[in-house]
Amino acid sequence: MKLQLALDLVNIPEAIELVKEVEEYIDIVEIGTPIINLEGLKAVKAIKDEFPHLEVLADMKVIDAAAYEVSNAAKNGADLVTILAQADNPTIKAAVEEAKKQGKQIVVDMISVKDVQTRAKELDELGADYIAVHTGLDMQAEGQDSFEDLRSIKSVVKNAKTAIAGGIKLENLPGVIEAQPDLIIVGGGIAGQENKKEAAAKIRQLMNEGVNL
Ligand SMILES: O=C(CO)[C@H](O)[C@H](O)COP(=O)(O)O
Repeated sequence: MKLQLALDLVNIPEAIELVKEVEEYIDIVEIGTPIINLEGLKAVKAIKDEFPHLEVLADMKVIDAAAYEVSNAAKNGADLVTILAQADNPTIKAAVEEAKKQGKQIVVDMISVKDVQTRAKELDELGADYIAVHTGLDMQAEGQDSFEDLRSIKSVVKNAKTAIAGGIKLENLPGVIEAQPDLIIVGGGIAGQENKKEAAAKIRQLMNEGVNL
């Protein structure tokens, strides 16, 4: 089970400082969509150059022109790239093919998908590396989460790894670990905490203990 730190509301220097604080506890650094919108793919390159031992995910949330977008992210150091589950199947296929060509991985983001089981099955057949259930920041504010969706997709996905994102923090982590996703994505649960290092350490510890049960 891997831990991904999602960086959303920071610029490049702040992102580097944050990762330095917690790098020993995380596997993947996500350069969130807001940072890519603000700084461009140079944010991905800056983090990969500074932390070559960590995997870097570009949260591009691709919806079209997938081969081009994935190739650009890869050229800038991304190990993983996100595409939206609502993208057309040929777009998903193009992303998967381009990622394979570049030795990278595709994470399909299920944000806003209503019938998660049906779409997860299709995405699995299309060759997604990861399928991630996700409650975005705006729907978290409406009191939603993706915990049920994770259980739901896990029962149909055969090849892809599963991931979960959206409002995960120490307090709700045990329920997430119990559902055994391959990847847990935490943004505010680390980046928004007063003591980020302590939050990351505790999350890692719980994940390790859970895995060893
Ligand atoms: O992709 C995102 C928003 O679209 C976030 O990176 C993701 O939701 C994780 O952040 P948090 O743990 O703060 O919810």
